[in-house]
Amino acid sequence: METSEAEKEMREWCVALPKVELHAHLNGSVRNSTLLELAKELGDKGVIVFEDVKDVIMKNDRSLPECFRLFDLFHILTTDHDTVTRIAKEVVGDFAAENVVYLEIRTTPKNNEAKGMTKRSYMNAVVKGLKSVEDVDVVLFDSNLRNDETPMSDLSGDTKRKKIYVRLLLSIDRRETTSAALDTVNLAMEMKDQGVIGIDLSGNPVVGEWETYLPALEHAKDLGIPTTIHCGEVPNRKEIQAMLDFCPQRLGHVCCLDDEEWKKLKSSMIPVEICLTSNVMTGGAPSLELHHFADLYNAKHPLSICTDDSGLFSTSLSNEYYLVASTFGLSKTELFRLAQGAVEFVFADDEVKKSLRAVFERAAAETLAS
Ligand SMILES: CNc1ncnc2c1ncn2[C@@H]1O[C@H](COP(=O)(O)O)[C@@H](O)[C@H]1O
Ligand SMILES: [Zn+2]
Repeated sequence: METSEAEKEMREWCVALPKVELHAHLNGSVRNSTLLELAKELGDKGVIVFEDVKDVIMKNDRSLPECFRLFDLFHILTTDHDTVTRIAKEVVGDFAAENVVYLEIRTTPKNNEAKGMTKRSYMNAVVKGLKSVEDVDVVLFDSNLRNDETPMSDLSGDTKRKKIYVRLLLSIDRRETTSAALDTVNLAMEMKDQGVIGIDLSGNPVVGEWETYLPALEHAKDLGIPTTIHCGEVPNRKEIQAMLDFCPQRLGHVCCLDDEEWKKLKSSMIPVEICLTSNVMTGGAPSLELHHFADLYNAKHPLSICTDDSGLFSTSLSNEYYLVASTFGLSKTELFRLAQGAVEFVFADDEVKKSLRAVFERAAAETLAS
């Protein structure tokens, strides 16, 4: 009884903690209830068999190959303009509701001729979704920042209207060609004034070759667009080496590194996006207790705690922070410093960083004193 009270109090504290989310895939963050509703609609139209799809969504098999089969299914459910707008709106609302104060949401711009969709029109639908969030103030452009005195959410409760900075990263899917990957980078450049600030490389890690994406990633570098790369979800010596040599601004996962790569990562000081639940479910880490978070944290390597796919893995950023505390024994102060530290790794400009630092300073005064 006592333990569960303590757990409840700690979980609530993790929800109230202001948080920065740097690694969240749009289609992986969709609520199950929305997926089921969309499946029902497509079932009624005879496009899919609802009961089969429902079973797949609810089955809870989240091995790495199963995740990518699920994404193919999710994309059937979500990839039309109106639905993309809807999920973007819902996902931002969900993150803001748990006091995420800065969110970098990543998504793969998709061409879909049958739906009259281009990468550009897909992204326009995403941006439309971000702009249509009603219950929360979404700050999508830096220009909104000037003289902006609206208070951010804080630890004192839900009385204030919440405010969240949202930025977009465009993902290159490992199934794509060099030319499609280059299109994505050029689109990121075109959409710079609409909240797009970076490039991600993701997709099934057993598919594709590093050499295919390298020209696009180099192009991003030449254009001054920051990159983050899914690295080492499976052991692939040659690719992990090449990724570390590329020196992106951030790396995701870094699960399957050998001793030498581990040393190289640590001396690089490239910030790592840590996704505990995702890594344990997909087999990148053997268990929570044996997750490489502990080693990197003890080595004072720059880290940020992230969800990856909160819908797919039935988690939330607050839950990930709770898992850090309950698994590795971090105190509230340490957890707070971890959340605060992530501000330094955001891709947004210094104005945003300054504003986020102030949010954490205000929150520290309230939370760490108690
Ligand atoms: C579990 N670990 C992971 N590893 C690699 N890529 C992942 C991923 N989780 C998600 N994605 C990438 O994100 C896409 C879904 O969101 P968007 O359609 O882009 O919004 C997936 O199709 C995959 O390419
Ligand atoms: Zn990911």
